[in-house]
Amino acid sequence: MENKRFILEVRELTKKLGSRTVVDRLNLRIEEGEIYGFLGKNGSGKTTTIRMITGLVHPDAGEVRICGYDLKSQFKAAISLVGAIVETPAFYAQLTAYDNLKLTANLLPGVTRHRVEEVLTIAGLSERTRDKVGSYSLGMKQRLGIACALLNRPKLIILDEPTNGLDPQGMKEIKELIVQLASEHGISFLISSHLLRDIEQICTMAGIIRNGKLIAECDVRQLRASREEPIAIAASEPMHAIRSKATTLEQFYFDMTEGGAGND
Ligand SMILES: Nc1ncnc2c1ncn2[C@@H]1O[C@H](COP(=O)(O)OP(=O)(O)OP(=O)(O)O)[C@@H](O)[C@H]1O
Repeated sequence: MENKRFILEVRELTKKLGSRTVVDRLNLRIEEGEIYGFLGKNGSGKTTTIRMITGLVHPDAGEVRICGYDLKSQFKAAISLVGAIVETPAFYAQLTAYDNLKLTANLLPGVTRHRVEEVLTIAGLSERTRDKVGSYSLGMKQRLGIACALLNRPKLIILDEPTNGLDPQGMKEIKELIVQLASEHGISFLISSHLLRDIEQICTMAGIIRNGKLIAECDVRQLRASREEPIAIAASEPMHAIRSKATTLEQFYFDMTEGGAGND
């Protein structure tokens, strides 16, 4: 098994929809415990990329490896290491949080009752496990979604707009949970979001996709650590590596998407 040190490795991933190349030879790597912000305008190809990484859409070309397992030829091994939440997770409102997760756990080999209790505790829901999900706030439902994704001990969790529609307290709790899971449990995250300030607070890296291509990456730790220094960019082909004078992720994003970088 090669490339074991990367939790996610995407190589030259390509998808055409109709006559349009929606994802265009996209390369992406995520290390253990990394929180990767996946940024881009509406229609830039984020969701299509995520759908390919989660096995919902077949790529036309390229490959996806999860902990070294090839998603195409070793699908079961690869996908068992991924937990994904795309939009608001769906649960039965009339059932308790515990019963909802137990239903999912029954479908997963080797996931015990104890693990159900454990993930509810990790998600900060231990006081409310016997309450009906219908009584949960949106923030609690999002955390329950993450608890559900944790059931089979994934190495990678993919979240599509996880803080969308949450109030400030709900946002804070989700962000804290993501950071805790990455630092204490070594789980890597790929997070698609338009909320650049939230991404800047929690991510270790951010990548910008434009017209289906990854046009730039930003080391967000470095950005946070030194507001004075221009941040380093590891740009992918065909763009040459450049340096930005941006001191915030928002500024960097606009430099890359509105400025010269990556323009066709
Ligand atoms: N089934 C389809 N047939 C043709 N084009 C499609 C299809 N699905 C999506 N597209 C187009 O592919 C492009 C990329 O869509 P995608 O949903 O991946 O973008 P996105 O970056 O996730 O956008 P958003 O931020 O709005 O969710 C868009 O221009 C979209 O209109």
